[in-house]
Amino acid sequence: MVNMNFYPTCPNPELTVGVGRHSDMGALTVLLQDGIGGLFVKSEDGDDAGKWMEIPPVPAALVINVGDTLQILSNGRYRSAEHRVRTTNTQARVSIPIFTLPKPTEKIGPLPEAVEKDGVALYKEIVFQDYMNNFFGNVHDGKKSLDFARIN
Ligand SMILES: O=C(O)CCC(=O)C(=O)O
Ligand SMILES: [Fe+2]
Repeated sequence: MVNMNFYPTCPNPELTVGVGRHSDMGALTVLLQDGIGGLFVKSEDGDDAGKWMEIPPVPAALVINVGDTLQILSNGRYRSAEHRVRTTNTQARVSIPIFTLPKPTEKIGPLPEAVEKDGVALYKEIVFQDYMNNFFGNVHDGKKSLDFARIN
């Protein structure tokens, strides 16, 4: 699925959310952003854990995001990237993400090889349509979308 995102200039960016913090649903996202900047990713590890880092636009470069589907399939080995977008009061912004998504009818769960290695499945098998319904049925709240598939 291809999206085309347009972020108009915003008189008060501090009070506005461009795109709220979330992780993408699919396996991988291939993202083309223009030269304005404003995409931030939350670091999960090391000294920077919990900090938001800007992903500066690099001419002719694509950003590749790991999404929730890959986190589930890999039983947590690959972790989806929590990200958000900030607007500015001077320049409009455009981005074009391509989401690689399972078919809505497809069942998604941790791959057996990963579960065998880990000795435990961290996620249950879900029908992707149900995952999407939950994703779009709730306000973006970081990586909360993954709770839908998580085994407690
Ligand atoms: O505009 C961007 O750089 C990212 C947009 C985004 O996160 C999304 O469409 O899922
Ligand atoms: Fe996204």
